[in-house]
Amino acid sequence: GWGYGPGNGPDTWGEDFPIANGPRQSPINIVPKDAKYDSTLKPLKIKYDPSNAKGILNNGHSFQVDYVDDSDSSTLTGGPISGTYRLKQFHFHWGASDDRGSEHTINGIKFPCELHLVHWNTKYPSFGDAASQPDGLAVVGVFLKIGAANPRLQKVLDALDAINTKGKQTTFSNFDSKTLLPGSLDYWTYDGSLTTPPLLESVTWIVLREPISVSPAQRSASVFFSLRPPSQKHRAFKGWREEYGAPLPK
Ligand SMILES: O=C(Nc1cc(S(=O)(=O)[N+](=O)[O-])cc([N+](=O)[O-])c1O)Nc1c(F)c(F)c(F)c(F)c1F
Ligand SMILES: [Zn+2]
Repeated sequence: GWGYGPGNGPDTWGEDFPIANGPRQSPINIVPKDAKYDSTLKPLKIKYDPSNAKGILNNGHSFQVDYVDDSDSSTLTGGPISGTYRLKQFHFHWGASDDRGSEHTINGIKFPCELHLVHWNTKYPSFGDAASQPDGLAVVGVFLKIGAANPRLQKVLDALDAINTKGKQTTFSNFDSKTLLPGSLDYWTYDGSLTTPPLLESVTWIVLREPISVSPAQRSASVFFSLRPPSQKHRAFKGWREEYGAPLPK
């Protein structure tokens, strides 16, 4: 199957997933000074219910924390999207060293890690249905930089020992993923795709400008989930700033 090795990495994905060469593939390089201001963009509204956390799973290419998504108790609204999107899961993309790991880059700079919170549009009956629609998914991307230890992340990292092989999962309850978000919800947004197969072009990307921190020790705790960042595409994106909807500084 697909992966990040020499024989099955991002450059080979087009063989099994021809959409890899599609018009709105992610990730992209974000160049803040080129972000277009869009007055129709709104502040992000994020409401997560910690009791919706269900379990943590090693899916073979990362680990994901799954949420109960049978009601509107953990939702994303506002921002560039219309309607209500439900939190389905979050996962991380780590690199094998501090200079790589994130999928998106800012001015070509990679971060050691990127957190993705995956949401689906409730105008569709299920995640699976939404995932094949152009407005079906909304993924909030948060960069992680190496710095102070992040106590909110520790509960996730402590659970990894219990899921150290592909397919293993364990219960993971009462976790407020809102605590993983930075202080500012300023963001860039563009229409893109899943960054791993099946690479579906159904994602409204919402990439937060402010990173959160993770300590070197915390980062190494997860390096065994390290993934080689895939090759990048170059696409347009818009910027939005909290204060009075002003454009992000260039
Ligand atoms: O649920 C998914 N989660 C997911 C997405 C990404 S992502 O990087 O592509 N992303 O969008 O954030 C990375 C990881 N990960 O653990 O690394 C993930 O676990 N992927 C996914 C899927 F597996 C399907 F078979 C499918 F039909 C579909 F619609 C999907 F969206
Ligand atoms: Zn992802």
